[in-house]
Amino acid sequence: MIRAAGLTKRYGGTTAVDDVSFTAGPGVVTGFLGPNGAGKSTTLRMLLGLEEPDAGVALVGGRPYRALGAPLREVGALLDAGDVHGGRRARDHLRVLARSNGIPARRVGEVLAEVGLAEVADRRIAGFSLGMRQRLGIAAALLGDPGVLVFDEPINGLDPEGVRWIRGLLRGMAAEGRAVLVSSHVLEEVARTADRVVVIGRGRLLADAPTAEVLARFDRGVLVRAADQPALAAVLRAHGAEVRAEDGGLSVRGVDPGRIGELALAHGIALRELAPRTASLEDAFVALTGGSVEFRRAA
Ligand SMILES: Nc1ncnc2c1ncn2[C@@H]1O[C@H](COP(=O)(O)OP(=O)(O)OP(=O)(O)O)[C@@H](O)[C@H]1O
Repeated sequence: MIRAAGLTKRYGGTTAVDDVSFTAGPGVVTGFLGPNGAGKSTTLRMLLGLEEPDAGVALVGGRPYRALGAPLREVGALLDAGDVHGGRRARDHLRVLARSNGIPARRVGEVLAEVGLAEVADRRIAGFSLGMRQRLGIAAALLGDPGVLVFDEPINGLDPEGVRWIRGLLRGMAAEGRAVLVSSHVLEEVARTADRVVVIGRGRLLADAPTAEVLARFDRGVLVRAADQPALAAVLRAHGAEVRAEDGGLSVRGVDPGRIGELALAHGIALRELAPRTASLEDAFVALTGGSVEFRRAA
């Protein structure tokens, strides 16, 4: 379990993280979303004891990271995959980590197999692609078999197969009862993987809710085009729908597409288009972070 409460970090005049509170519970993939500069990395760095908060607390399993006796056994993290000693061989890199954290050496072979690096384990990391480094970083995160996993932008630089693999891995880790916190600015990816999303912009918490709820909040309804639109609008309104003219058609909320089709048929109105428009997390995100100067700059 991860818990941030009132978490705040300032750099000079910039408040990178401003009174942020959220939890990431066991058995759940929590997406941590925000545009570039929103404060995601700073928050994760505080969770992992790499930065000291100016106010508030960041706890892993109820304790600050720096108070954990054997951190790798409690929390596995992938922050910057490029941040490893290139001269080392993958297996040796993991052996050193295992030894310094009191983790049995057999775990090295296990995690190498789990991330698909067993065959290249004795090659030097300098020759690894970004995707291979990413996998090695994940192997290191899994080494201590921790109950909490923190991944900062894990799909950066991965090919579609790698993206699928990460998605499965995150879901699998949560299914085993681990708390998984995964940051991203690739919103669609998080929408597919995360059970909940925590959204920040300019250091502030903007949303913390089940993914479906955040999407529903920005549901754009169903777009309908029909031969006789005024007649259809009247019928739909009579059945409780909220109807607005849009794009030469009707934007309909409160009645599902199947029911719209049935009502049109019952009243002999030909439909020309019936398109449900569930907002992507991208839309939700733009709406939530619309006031964010950093976001506009990033966009
Ligand atoms: N060490 C630092 N010194 C000064 N300012 C910093 C430092 N680290 C971060 N910041 C500032 O804090 C804010 C949040 O940065 P942070 O890297 O946490 O955002 P982010 O959401 O992780 O963005 P990205 O997706 O680009 O990594 C930014 O305005 C950034 O410029």
